[in-house]
Amino acid sequence: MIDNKVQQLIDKGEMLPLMEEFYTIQGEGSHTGKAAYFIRIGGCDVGCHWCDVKESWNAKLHPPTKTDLIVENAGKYANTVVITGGEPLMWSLDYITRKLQNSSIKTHIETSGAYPLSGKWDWICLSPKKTKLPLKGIYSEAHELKIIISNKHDFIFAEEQASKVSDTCELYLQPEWSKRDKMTEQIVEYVMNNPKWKISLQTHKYLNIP
Ligand SMILES: C[S@@+](CC[C@H](N)C(=O)[O-])C[C@H]1O[C@@H](n2cnc3c(N)ncnc32)[C@H](O)[C@@H]1O
Ligand SMILES: Nc1nc2[nH]cc(C(=O)O)c2c(=O)[nH]1
Ligand code: SF4
Ligand SMILES: [Mg+2]
Repeated sequence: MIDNKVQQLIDKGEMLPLMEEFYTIQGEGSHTGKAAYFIRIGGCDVGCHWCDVKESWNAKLHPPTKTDLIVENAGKYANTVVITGGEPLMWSLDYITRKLQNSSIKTHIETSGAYPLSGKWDWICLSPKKTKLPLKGIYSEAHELKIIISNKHDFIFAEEQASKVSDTCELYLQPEWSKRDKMTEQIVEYVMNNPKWKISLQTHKYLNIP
């Protein structure tokens, strides 16, 4: 059981259920190849059957951690932080992003958009899921739309989602990892026929880094 005082700090975003933090290379999307410090916050109820971090789902397994300590640590490593999860927007991210930006650290988020947008972001990667669609407000804010392709219908879903984002939002199709052989081939063909899209690969998995 989390006591009242800790719960109040979590509500204010001054503590967050931290699963892991690591310095690595952004493997996906627009910022692929850029060194960044990743902060993975526990908790997600979106339920993607192919999720590659199911261990993140149960927030209770991840200890409430002081946000100031997380920020202090991040600053030792990188000038870009990627906040991911789990679904990071289940938590209030105003406090952590203010602290990071005050330390001149760029704030990036990986999100399904299924919870209200909090925080101030230099980069929002929106990766919508059919099981729990993004809330309306985030589409106009996303800098990057990244759709995971695990079957043919996902291309139709990708176009539906692309019709909701801004004109300047970058569009990516990323193969679901366990289907990568089959789907990468189809994505390559799709992108050549529909060049507003780009392909995103999970390059960190090919590189064997976190
Ligand atoms: C683990 S999620 C955490 C952030 C947030 N819950 C989300 O889904 O955007 C981080 C990124 O990995 C992608 N992802 C998760 N499992 C994947 C898989 N098996 N293959 C390809 N991409 C995957 C997600 O779509 C998301 O873009
Ligand atoms: N290297 C690396 N890049 C990533 N980009 C998004 C990731 C995520 O899990 O959110 C991720 C990740 O887990 N590792
Ligand atoms: S929304 Fe993200 S963390 Fe949650 S199940 Fe889907 S891929 Fe995993
Ligand atoms: Mg990952």
